[in-house]
Amino acid sequence: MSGQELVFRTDNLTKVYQTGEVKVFALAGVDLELFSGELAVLLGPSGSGKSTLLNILGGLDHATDGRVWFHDLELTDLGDRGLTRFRRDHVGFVFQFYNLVPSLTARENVQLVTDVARDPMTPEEALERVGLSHRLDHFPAQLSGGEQQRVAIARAVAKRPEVLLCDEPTGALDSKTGIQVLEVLKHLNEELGTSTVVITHAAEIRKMAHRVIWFQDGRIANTEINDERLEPAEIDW
Ligand SMILES: Nc1ncnc2c1ncn2[C@@H]1O[C@H](COP(=O)(O)OP(=O)(O)OP(=O)(O)O)[C@@H](O)[C@H]1O
Repeated sequence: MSGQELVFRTDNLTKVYQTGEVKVFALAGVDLELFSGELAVLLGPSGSGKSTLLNILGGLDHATDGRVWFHDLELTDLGDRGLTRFRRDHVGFVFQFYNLVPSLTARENVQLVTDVARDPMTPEEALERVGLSHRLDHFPAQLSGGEQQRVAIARAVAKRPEVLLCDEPTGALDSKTGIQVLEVLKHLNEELGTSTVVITHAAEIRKMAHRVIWFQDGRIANTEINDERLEPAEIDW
C-alpha cells in the first residue's frame, strides 16, 4: 500500500472503559494506517477492540489517549459538533442490523440522507448500485434480510462518503445472502473508490481484502497484504 494516499492514521490510540474499580483497555495503543481506496478486513476475537476502533475512526466515540487523523484533520482535537460534521461529510456506516425506518420505502430511506447531503447521488442511482432498482417502492418488511442490508448500504454510500465503515455487515445473513452483500461492497469500493473497512467474525472473508488486520487484546497482532484476492463468490463460510 506504500505510495498510496493515507486516509486515516492513528498514533498510540487508546480507549479505556472504567466500571467501578475495573479498567478495560478496549484499545491499548493502536498504530494504524488506512489508505485511499483500500478494502481492509478486521478480524479478531470477541472483545479485542474492533468495534471500538471503528467507532473512533468514524467519529462516533472519543479516544481516551493517543491521536487519530483523517487526512490532515485531527479527530482527537474535535468536540462533538466537529465530529458530527466530520461524520456527515465523510463517513458511511453499515451495521449488522440494518436500522431502516419501517414506515418508509427503500427509496424514502435513502432519501433521508440524500435530502441533506452536499453532493449526493439520487436515491435511484444509489439503489441501482446495490442491485435494487426493482425494489424502490418496497417497505423493509417486504424485503429479505440481504435486500434490507443492501438498502442500508445504498443509504450509506448515497452521499458519496470517502470511507465506508462496516461492522459485521453479513453477521445476520446466511452465507449465500452474505456473499451478495460482499459483492456490493467490493463493487462500490472499485467503482466509487470508497475506502472500506469491514469487521467480521467470518475469517474466510479476509480473502477478498487488500489487507487483513488482526486484533488481539486491544492491539494489532498482525497485518497481511493479499497478493491475490478472491471474489466473494469464491468464498465459503
Ligand atoms: N461501553 C462500554 N463500557 C464498558 N466496556 C466496554 C464498552 N464498550 C466496549 N467495552 C469493552 O471493550 C472491549 C472491546 O470491545 P469491542 O466491542 O471493541 O470488541 P470487538 O472486538 O468489536 O468485539 P465483538 O467482536 O464481540 O464485537 C471489550 O472488553 C468490551 O467489553
